[in-house]
Amino acid sequence: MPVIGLTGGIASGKSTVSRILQELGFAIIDADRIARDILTPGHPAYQKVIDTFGKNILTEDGQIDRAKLGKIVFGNREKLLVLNSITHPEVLKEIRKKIKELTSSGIDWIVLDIPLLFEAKMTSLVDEIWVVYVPEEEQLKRLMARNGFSRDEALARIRAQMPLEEKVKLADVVIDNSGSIESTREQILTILQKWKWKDWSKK
Ligand SMILES: CC(C)(COP(=O)(O)OP(=O)(O)OC[C@H]1O[C@@H](n2cnc3c(N)ncnc32)[C@H](O)[C@@H]1O)[C@@H](O)C(=O)NCCC(=O)NCCS
Ligand SMILES: Nc1ncnc2c1ncn2[C@@H]1O[C@H](COP(=O)(O)OP(=O)(O)OP(=O)(O)O)[C@@H](O)[C@H]1O
Repeated sequence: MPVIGLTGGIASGKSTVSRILQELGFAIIDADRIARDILTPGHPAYQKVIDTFGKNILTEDGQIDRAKLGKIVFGNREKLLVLNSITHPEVLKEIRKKIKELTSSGIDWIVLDIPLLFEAKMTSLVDEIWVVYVPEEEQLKRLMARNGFSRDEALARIRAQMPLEEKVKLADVVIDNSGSIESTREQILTILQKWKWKDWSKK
């Protein structure tokens, strides 16, 4: 069976889709979670980020203040690229490890939930690409509501990614998450129904 690369834009609904796929029995690898783990004390990326961005991005108890770091990098492309160059190789290493662990234990219904599949050039990790789409106005509304961001803060984060319309063009499967969650679930069930007829052994 293939590894599905589940991607989309920020707040387009990847976690919502991956939750549904998990309920259906898929194993989920969450790239955002890996990216969070590698920025905790004891990991090499944590130290590199402090060396690069300074101790003023730390909270009183020595954790990286993610809101502070987010404010620094979103809206400053060069700084974001520097952060990416520290984090992405570590994230990639960890994802490879997790795919190997799952497949060698016989689990091959795997979904890699990863916002930056295209931007971080990680498409070769997956066999099929699913893009979760919402129109930008809806994306903006959901992002502002979920994170309490101003319109400008939310736009800065959206602009830090490849436009969702571009991602849609590169997808094998597009899930339109602009309707209800129930409608999203129905689309997923229809896609998986069609899947039964695919011959993955040719991959
Ligand atoms: C800048 C950081 C500390 C901000 O943390 P915060 O808790 O506010 O956001 P969180 O990590 O939950 O990410 C939320 C969403 O932001 C978007 N996002 C995160 N990092 C990036 C990035 N480097 N470029 C573009 N979009 C990004 C994604 O859609 C993600 O789902 C954090 O996003 C980070 O360390 N980013 C670099 C690592 C990375 O690229 N992660 C993405 C998965 S590979
Ligand atoms: N179909 C929907 N209808 C209404 N709200 C939704 C729908 N799908 C997701 N949401 C809401 O939109 C927000 C973003 O969804 P979600 O967290 O799944 O996106 P994401 O793509 O995983 O985000 P990120 O890139 O930040 O990880 C959440 O608050 C979620 O509850």
